Amino acid sequence: MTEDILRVNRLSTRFFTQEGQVNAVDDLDLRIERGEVFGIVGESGSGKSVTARSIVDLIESPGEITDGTIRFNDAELAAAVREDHPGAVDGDFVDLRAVPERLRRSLRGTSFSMIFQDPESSFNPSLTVGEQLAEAVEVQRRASATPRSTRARTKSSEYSLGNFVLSAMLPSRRYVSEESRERAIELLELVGIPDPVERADEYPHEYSGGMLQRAMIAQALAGEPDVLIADEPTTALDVTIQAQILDLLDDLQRETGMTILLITHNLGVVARMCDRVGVMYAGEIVERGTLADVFDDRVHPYTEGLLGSIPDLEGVRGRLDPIPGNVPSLLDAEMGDRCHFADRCPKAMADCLEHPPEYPAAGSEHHQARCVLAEMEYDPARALPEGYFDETERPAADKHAGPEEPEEEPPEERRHPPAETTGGEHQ
Ligand SMILES: Nc1ncnc2c1ncn2[C@@H]1O[C@H](COP(=O)(O)OP(=O)(O)OP(=O)(O)O)[C@@H](O)[C@H]1O
Ligand code: NI
Repeated sequence: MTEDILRVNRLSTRFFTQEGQVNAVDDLDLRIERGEVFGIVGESGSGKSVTARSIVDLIESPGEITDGTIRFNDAELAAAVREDHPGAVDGDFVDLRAVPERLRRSLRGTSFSMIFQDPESSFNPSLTVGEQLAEAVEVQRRASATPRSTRARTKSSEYSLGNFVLSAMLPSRRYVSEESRERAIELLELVGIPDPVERADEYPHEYSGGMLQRAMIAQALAGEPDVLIADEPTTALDVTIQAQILDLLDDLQRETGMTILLITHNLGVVARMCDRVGVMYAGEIVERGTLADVFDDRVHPYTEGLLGSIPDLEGVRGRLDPIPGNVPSLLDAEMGDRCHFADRCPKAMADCLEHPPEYPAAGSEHHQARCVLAEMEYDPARALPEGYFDETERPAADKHAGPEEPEEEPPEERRHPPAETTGGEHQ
């Protein structure tokens, strides 16, 4: 029997920038079951990281969660906050947006942990890896020893997500206790670091990229989190190491039963790791379902396009064939009320000029697609005229889009030069 551990409803996260309002995440629903690996996949700039950061309350100015609920299933937490914040509690679910920030942040490390693409940012260069892991263990231990209601007053939140404040907060170079040192070594062993006793005394710069990635995973596991959010955890690594880290996450998930939200732009990684997947485009989930739904019964031409660009995880090819066209602008003023993919879509029809809802799709009960093709066959007679969006909208020039290159041959469809689809920067 499965139950939901996390329910995100109608989440909107905006950035209020000089250029205008950026709709990075728009009206997004997400339901994650306890113990599953849920993937979010999409091109650079589609809103994957902002979704993840919204869940763990890591959106900073000029960003803001403007709408929605983020409900976390935790009976103990629900019992602890019911009295003071009755409106935040629904059964065993607590709406994290409706409780005080301090309480929300106290869940970091124990309820949620996050790992990132670049492990360097999670470690203080002037402390040994072992000391930092021990510190994380110690903080989580103190947090767990404190009842939920007062947990918010501990400092757990300041450690558990890696780099945050860690550097500023560790004046001592010594282990807090022998116990936490032993646990740190155990954690290093758990994530497959050879000679953990010796490696514990080394500094982050003495670790290779893959080893430091393992150490970051160890740090994230120090508080035995219920949900691990992994944001492109292997993107910066070479393919062999990538495969090893994915195996490690897979093993850890099996052993601990933790839930993983895995963010990637690589459908090969999704195929290898996930139970269910949401395909993101322009701040929305445009198709979702089980792996079979999305790989075999896909409806959305964007999913199709991503599938056409799967890099071979193990292989030499390892290159994405970008989907033709520009990465969409997420500026509110430029988004328009249509299917956001229509200007790149080989099957765009007149029907796509209205913003589609999520339709149930042909696969499992989990399968949904935000595309009219879930409801109707493609009808060439309804196709939009060539160049339709060139005339009616100015091109969605975006920081993510590469420089414009001249087209070599006349396009068969409305096609723009390829946009960069990999290697986007994380903030
Ligand atoms: N600090 C910020 N200020 C302004 N806009 C931002 C900021 N952070 C993110 N955005 C906007 O939110 C959009 C979504 O960004 P996000 O980082 O979630 O993309 P992503 O899908 O994770 O891409 P990538 O694969 O490159 O990591 C971006 O296109 C960007 O326009
Ligand atoms: Ni990202």
